[in-house]
Amino acid sequence: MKDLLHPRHRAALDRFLGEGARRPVLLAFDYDGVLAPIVKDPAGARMRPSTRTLLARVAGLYPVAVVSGRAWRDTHRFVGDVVPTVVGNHGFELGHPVPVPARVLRTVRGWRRQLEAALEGVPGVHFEDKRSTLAIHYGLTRSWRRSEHAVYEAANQLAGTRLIPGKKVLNVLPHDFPSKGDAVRALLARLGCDAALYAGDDVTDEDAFAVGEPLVFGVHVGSGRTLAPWCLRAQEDVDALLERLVEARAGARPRRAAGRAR
Ligand SMILES: O=P(O)(O)OC[C@H]1O[C@H](O[C@H]2O[C@H](CO)[C@@H](O)[C@H](O)[C@H]2O)[C@H](O)[C@@H](O)[C@@H]1O
Repeated sequence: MKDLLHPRHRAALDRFLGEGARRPVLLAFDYDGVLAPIVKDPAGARMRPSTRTLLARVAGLYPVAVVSGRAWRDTHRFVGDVVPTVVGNHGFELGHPVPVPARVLRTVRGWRRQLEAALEGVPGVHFEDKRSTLAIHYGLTRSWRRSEHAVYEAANQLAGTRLIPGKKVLNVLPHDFPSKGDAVRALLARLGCDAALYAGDDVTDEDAFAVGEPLVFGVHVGSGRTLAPWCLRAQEDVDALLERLVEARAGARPRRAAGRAR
């Protein structure tokens, strides 16, 4: 993985954006851990004001989408005022809330009941019910590793799932659900774009990175194994990436509100 912001790699982003940064590209960002720092309480995951300002500028210059594992409504609450396209539930809610088929609702409710029974009394576990998928959070106590073990044991008993690990969370999806990779392909076609820069930090984002070049210019945020060829060293660096994107298309250097200078 090469640091996209290192001066040595400056030309890579320019090449992706094309002559005069005029190539029709989509900029797609994951929410948690990319646009917003990871915090203990999912309800409190907010973008820094500097990120919000820069993201709004970027969205005025390029097609922009936020592709999240959260429910569409939840994600839209955080970014809907600055970003026109929001994708929720790991790719299932493509640009708008999608009615959940009764069969899926029944299945997901059944999983929740089964998990609640199996995990009763396990400290720090809480469910984020996104109707078509579930997230089991287990990072709230010091002994979270023991809770993690119990969560995986319980989830492995469920039928028909795709389990996607995350940051102190296990995502439980119907096995035949679309992925973030499917969502990026669909958005490219819908928005008439040649390729997407996709920035993500988590296992669920690997589906988008797996699409690979020439369609996806993958940027992994933080350390760890990934299919993305590029990285940002830390979540704080997202502001510098957004600045570069503004600078490339608007030709002006935006005023920095905060974050690391490069
Ligand atoms: O695809 P994403 O937008 O990155 O969604 C992945 C999961 O993000 C959220 O959980 C993560 O962020 C929380 C807030 O920082 C943190 O408390 C939690 O430990 C992280 O796993 C979200 O709550 C989940 O539903 C998403 O699946």
